[in-house]
Amino acid sequence: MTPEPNAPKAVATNPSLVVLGFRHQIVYHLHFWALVAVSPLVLVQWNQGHYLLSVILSLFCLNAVLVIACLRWWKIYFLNGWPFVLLAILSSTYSTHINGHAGLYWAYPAAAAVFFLLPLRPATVCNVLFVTTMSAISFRRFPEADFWRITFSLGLTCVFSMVFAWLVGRLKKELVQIATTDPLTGCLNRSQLADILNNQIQMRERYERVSSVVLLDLDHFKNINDRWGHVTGDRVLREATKRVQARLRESDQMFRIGGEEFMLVLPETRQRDAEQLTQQLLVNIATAPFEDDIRMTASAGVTEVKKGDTWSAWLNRADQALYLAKNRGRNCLVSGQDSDPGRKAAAPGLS
Ligand SMILES: Nc1nc2c(ncn2[C@@H]2O[C@H](COP(=O)(O)OP(=O)(O)OP(=O)(O)O)[C@@H](O)[C@H]2O)c(=O)[nH]1
Repeated sequence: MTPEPNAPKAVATNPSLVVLGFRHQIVYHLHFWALVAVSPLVLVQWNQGHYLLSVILSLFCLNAVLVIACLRWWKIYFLNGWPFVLLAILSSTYSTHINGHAGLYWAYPAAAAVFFLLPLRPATVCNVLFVTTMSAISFRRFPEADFWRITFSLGLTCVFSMVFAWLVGRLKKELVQIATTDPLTGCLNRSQLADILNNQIQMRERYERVSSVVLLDLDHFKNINDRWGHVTGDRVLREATKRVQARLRESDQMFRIGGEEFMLVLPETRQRDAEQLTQQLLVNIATAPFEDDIRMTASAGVTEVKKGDTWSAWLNRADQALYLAKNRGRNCLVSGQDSDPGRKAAAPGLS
C-alpha cells in the first residue's frame, strides 16, 4: 500500500478538512500509481526512437513527483490536477497516433482519472474533447469496426466515471451537511466553531475588522419539557431558532452549542451593534407566545473580539457574561466588557 499523506493522527473535528484530506489522498494515490506505471515507458519509448513521446512522458513523471512531494511534505496541492490531465490526454492521443493499439490502452485510465482530479464540469468538457480526438485518430488509423468499438467503449468508460464522480461529490456534500448541522434546528453544530472563530480573530488582527459573538440561552427551558413534554420542547427550540434567524444577516452564523444554548457569530459587528441586535432578539423571543400559551424568555452574553484574543478566551468572556445575565434574574443581556473582573456591571433588563 502507498503511504498516505495527511492521514489524520487524531480524530479531525472539521468535516470540511476531512473532505479536503480525502481529496488529497485521491490525488496522491493517482499520481503515485501513474508514476509507477508510466516511468518505465519513458525509456521504452526513447529506445524505440519516439523521442517526443518520451519527453511528454518524462514531463508527466516529473509533475507526478512534484505533486507527491508537495502533498507529502508541505501539504499543498498546486494547479489542481491540470498538468496530470493535460499530459495524460496528450501522451495517450499521441501514442495512439504513432503506436496504434499499444497507445490506445492508456486512454482508458486517463479518461477515468480526469473525473477524479477535476471538478465535474471541466472534467466532462475535457473528456468530450478527448473522446472526439481519439475517435478521429481511430477513424484514420484502424478499421471501421475498431473505430466504433473504441468510440463506444471509451465513451462508456467516461459515462461510468462521470456518474461515479457525481455521486461521490453529492455524497460528500450530504455528509458535510449532516456532520456540520444540528438535525433538530438546522443550526451549525460545534464541529467548525473553532475554525470560524479563528477566522474572525485573524480578520481582527490583520485588518482591524471587529466581530462579535452572542451566547443566547433560553430561560428555565427545563420547565417546558417537564410541563409540556419533550416533543413540545423540541418545537419551541425550532421556533426560537426561526425567530433568531429571521433577524440575522446572511453573513451571520448561528450555532446550537448545547441543549437550549445558541451562539451567534456576527462578522463586522461591534459591541454596541451586537448588543442592539441581541436586545431585539430577546424581545422577539419574549413578546409573542410559543405554541399558543407558552411564554419564553432568554438571556445573553455579548462580546466583541479583542486584540490578542484566542477563540477560547473570546468565548469564555461571552460565557461569563451569560452567567452574569442568568444571575441577574434572566431575560436580559450582559456585555462581555461588564463581565471582566473589576469592571462595573451594567443594569439588568432590556434597555
Ligand atoms: N426538548 C428538548 N429538550 C432538550 C434538548 N436538549 C436539552 N434539553 C433540555 O433542556 C433542559 C436544560 O435545562 P437546564 O440546563 O437546567 O437549563 P434551564 O432549565 O433552561 O435553566 P436556565 O438555563 O438556568 O435558565 C434540560 O431539561 C434538557 O433535558 C432537546 O434537544 N430537546
